[in-house]
Amino acid sequence: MVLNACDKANVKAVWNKVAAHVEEYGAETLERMFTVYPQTKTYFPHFDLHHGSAQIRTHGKKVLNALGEAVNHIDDLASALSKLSDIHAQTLRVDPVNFKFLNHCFLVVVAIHHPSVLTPEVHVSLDKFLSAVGTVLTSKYR
Ligand code: HEM
Repeated sequence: MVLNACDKANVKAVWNKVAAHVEEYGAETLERMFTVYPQTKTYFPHFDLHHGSAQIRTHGKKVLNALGEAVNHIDDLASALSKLSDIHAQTLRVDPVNFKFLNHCFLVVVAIHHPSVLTPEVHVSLDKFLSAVGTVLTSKYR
């Protein structure tokens, strides 16, 4: 998934809107994923998954902060996400299909909060970026 200069600028513009809300949007993304794709809950048997769960908020913030780090290193995602890639592939063993589910839910959350930002062009760029992140996080499976 190759991001061109325009994609990178679009993703950074989205992140300018998201950065101040990482906990809120992260929690909404996870809650949406657990509701719409309930199979994703199997990776979190140790979490309280009820609405308003402190664990979901904390984890949502972690996930979005990691995405923010990826935005900051958009030219070198493989290095920026190397440690997380190890964790997801070797320790957590999350099936790659789940990354698509999470990405979709995050796109919906951005669309809800910032409808005017998510033009079709920006939607494409954000989708490409999230796919690239998912590719890196699932690159060490074999
Ligand atoms: C954009 C994609 C994703 C990002 C950026 C991301 C980010 C993170 C981060 C930052 C952590 C904390 C790692 C640490 O403790 O050092 C984490 C842990 C974890 N992730 Fe992901 N993740 C992603 C996708 C997924 C998906 C799709 C699943 C499964 C549906 C998943 C399941 C988990 C689990 C089970 C943990 C451990 C939670 C805990 O016990 O605290 N992740 N992830």
